[in-house]
Amino acid sequence: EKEQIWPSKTDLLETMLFEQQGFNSGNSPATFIVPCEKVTFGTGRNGAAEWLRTAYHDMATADVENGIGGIDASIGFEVNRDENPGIGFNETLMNLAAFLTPRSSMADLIAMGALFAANGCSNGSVEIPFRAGRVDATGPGPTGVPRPEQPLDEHITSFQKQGFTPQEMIGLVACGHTLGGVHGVDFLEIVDVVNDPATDDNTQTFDTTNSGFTAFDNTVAVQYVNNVTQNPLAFGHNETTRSDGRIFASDGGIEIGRMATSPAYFYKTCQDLLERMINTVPKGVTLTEPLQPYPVKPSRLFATVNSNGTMTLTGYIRLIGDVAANPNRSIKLHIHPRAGVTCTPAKPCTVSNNIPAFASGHVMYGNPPLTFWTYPFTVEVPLAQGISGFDVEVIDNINGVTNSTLHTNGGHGFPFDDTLLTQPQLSCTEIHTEGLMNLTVAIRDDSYLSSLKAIVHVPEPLLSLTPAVGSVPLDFVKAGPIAGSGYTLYNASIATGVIPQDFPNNQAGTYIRTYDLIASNGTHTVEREFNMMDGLKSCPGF
Ligand code: HEM
Repeated sequence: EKEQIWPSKTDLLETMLFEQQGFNSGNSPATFIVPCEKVTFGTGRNGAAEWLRTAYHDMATADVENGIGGIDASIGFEVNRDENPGIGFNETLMNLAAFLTPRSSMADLIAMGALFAANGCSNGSVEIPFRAGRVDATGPGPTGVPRPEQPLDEHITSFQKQGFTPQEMIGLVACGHTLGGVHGVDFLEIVDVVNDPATDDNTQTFDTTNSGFTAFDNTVAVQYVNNVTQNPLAFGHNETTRSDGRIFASDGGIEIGRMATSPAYFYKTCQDLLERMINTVPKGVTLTEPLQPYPVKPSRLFATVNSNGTMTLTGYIRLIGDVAANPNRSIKLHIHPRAGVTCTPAKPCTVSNNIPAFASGHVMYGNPPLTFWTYPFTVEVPLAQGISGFDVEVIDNINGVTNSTLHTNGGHGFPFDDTLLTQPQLSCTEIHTEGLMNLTVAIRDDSYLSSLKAIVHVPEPLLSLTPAVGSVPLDFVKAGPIAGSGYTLYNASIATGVIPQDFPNNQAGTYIRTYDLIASNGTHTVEREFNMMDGLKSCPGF
């Protein structure tokens, strides 16, 4: 198998997909709904169900033959259509907007949200590979989401347009309607409203298993087949809106019977059909290969330039590990000096001390689920040596026998460029009072770069519930040299607001802000793209 080379433009999505719980999970939307229903959305509301339904309604208007529509976040422009009733779409999009960046489109987030819902509510039984690269629409798409009052032949035609056969329609509907239910407040004609609609959605669930690890299971099929179903779209008092009933019976009950008989068949069918659902994209959009977890992944890398002739490289190395910390495992960093410097036995290049594990994160995704251990490091490097990258040595000491593996990222080391360096101790960030970000960046003098600017990316409003990724330019001012270091500091400051667009309901209360650094002179430009706020100090509160 080809070694996955770090870094890649999908690294943030990789983090979101795999680092779902525990250390570093703050950057993953999984924190909302994994394990199933982690965040309470209100009586009669189910976050995982809302996220899955949002993905389906985004895709349901696709015309695959003509390459139109699919998962493209056009749902953000369509929430007021009467084929999209309920606040589930608004809620989903507001949750996900907190994770929108130039490298995580809303369409990719919607797709990943559906994956989390199926995976996190099935205890990992539904494991959909995740491909990245969906592109957000800039306006509404066609109409055509199936409605419960439509006759069967219209549903068959509609699913065929979406790329699914009549048999697959049965499967996909059962896979969707294993979570959540029909909300009386939105479908008065289907479910009676008996409790106060201000505090209760009066939801009639599709089956009796609706929370925890068995929410996404074949009970919806079992109960339908056994005629004990509470599914309002199968046996509701309103015969016109019994679309599930007509669909499940459309082949004489064969497919829904198979799903009821075999949990394994149910999971496999849902895995395949939901994968096709989230990978339905408009013509011209190409998805990546499925994301794989890096065996070794650096993050939050900073080099702080000191005034004593050294720089301090800090960061984290993530390894795949056992559930329990392995006290016999440590790592060492082997620093590659910047080109031009040779390391000799008399003047060796820097190797860190042994670094022990620090914190774990884990995943519901994957069977068995993955766990990670993270190793935070601090290494002093002489400025004369500089840094162009590093190798990671993993050392296991078992019963006195040392076993060591050197990870070289495909032979070239994990790259680190010490030309443009954000100084974490001189920079700060906050997104809770006014969205302040102060950046201090050191530029290496022998790069002869004389000006620095940043492009700061924050979500910005569109005529949609899906924001666009904004690009705010920011110029730096030269602050002066760090004595004797060969580096000069530049400063800039920006306030990007607390929650862009004043999302009334952004339940994350936060957003991910990234910035690109662009330094130049008359003849050349050096860029350091997609820097995150993680690892910067927080700005003093007010
Ligand atoms: C003929 C096709 C379909 C029809 C007519 C239909 C209709 C409905 C209706 C009327 C509701 C209640 C919504 C509410 O009260 O907010 C609902 C809920 C839901 N649907 Fe469908 N649906 C169809 C297919 C699908 C498919 C293919 C999926 C996903 C694969 C899906 C996923 C869901 C989910 C997860 C919910 C629960 C939402 C919640 O509890 O908040 N549906 N559907």
